[in-house]
Amino acid sequence: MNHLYPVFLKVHELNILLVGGGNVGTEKLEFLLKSSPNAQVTAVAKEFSPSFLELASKAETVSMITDAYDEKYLGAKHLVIAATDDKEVNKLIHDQAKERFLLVNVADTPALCDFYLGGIVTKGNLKIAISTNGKSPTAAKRLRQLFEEVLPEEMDELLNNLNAYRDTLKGDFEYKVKAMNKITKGLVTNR
Ligand SMILES: C[C@@]1(CC(=O)O)C2=NC(=C\c3[nH]c(c(CCC(=O)O)c3CC(=O)O)Cc3[nH]c(c(CC(=O)O)c3CCC(=O)O)/C=C3\N/C(=C\2)[C@@H](CCC(=O)O)[C@]3(C)CC(=O)O)/[C@H]1CCC(=O)O
Ligand SMILES: NC(=O)c1ccc[n+]([C@@H]2O[C@H](COP(=O)([O-])OP(=O)(O)OC[C@H]3O[C@@H](n4cnc5c(N)ncnc54)[C@H](O)[C@@H]3O)[C@@H](O)[C@H]2O)c1
Repeated sequence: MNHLYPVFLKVHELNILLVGGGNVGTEKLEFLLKSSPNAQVTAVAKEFSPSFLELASKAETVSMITDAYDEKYLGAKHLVIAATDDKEVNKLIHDQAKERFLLVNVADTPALCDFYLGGIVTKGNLKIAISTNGKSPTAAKRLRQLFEEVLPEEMDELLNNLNAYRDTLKGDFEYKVKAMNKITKGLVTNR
């Protein structure tokens, strides 16, 4: 069964704790920033890799603390990502985050994740998130690449035009729904 419910988070307004600054920490930060360049991230690691340092130092909203994980770093955070190479530390981060009712992702243990990071396609205002329910991150990556290629660059223009048309509609809710359904019909029929 697939029970996941996707949401689109304003991570520039949420505080994220990322523990671990190695390969996986870098990958998680890279995709987070690619989609959300102003994501508010505090990264804590005993040691940061050169690629993590390079990526994080370019982002104004990412701060780095060179230290071993401690519960105090959970303070004032909304989301937590545990990406150390120490399973026991990752489990401790998970347990202490759950005590505080925080949402937590443990990168090496899907069973301990409250949420997964997905493959993400962005075309202007359009954003599509892809998950395989943790079964194959590589398939999520491939589907992301496929959608990036097939979705036209004009997608954003289309959305902006639809938004402008929507703003011109006078009438009740039912009238607006009908008008928007009519004008977008061609989007889903074969041409
Ligand atoms: C989508 C993406 C987003 C991102 O990272 O932001 C993402 N992983 C990506 C790539 C990727 N990750 C891995 C490979 C190597 C091949 C392989 O092992 O399959 C590749 C491919 C590559 O790098 O080419 C290894 C891996 N990943 C996880 C484990 C642990 C495990 O499964 O037990 C292991 C084994 C570690 C080991 O064996 O040591 C776990 C998770 N990875 C997830 C997300 C979550 C599930 C998403 C879903 O529902 O589909 C989840 C559950 C948790 C989480 O991390 O949130 C990003 C692609 C971004 C893009 O390109 O667009
Ligand atoms: N989810 C995914 O996409 C994915 C992909 C590949 C690997 N993994 C798994 O993720 C884990 C991490 O792998 P990696 O390649 O990033 O390792 P790595 O050795 O490159 O990095 C580990 C990081 O954790 C930090 N660290 C270790 N103990 C710490 C502590 N107590 N407090 C703070 N920081 C601490 C280190 O300083 C380092 O920055 C492994 O278990 C690996 O199997 C997950």
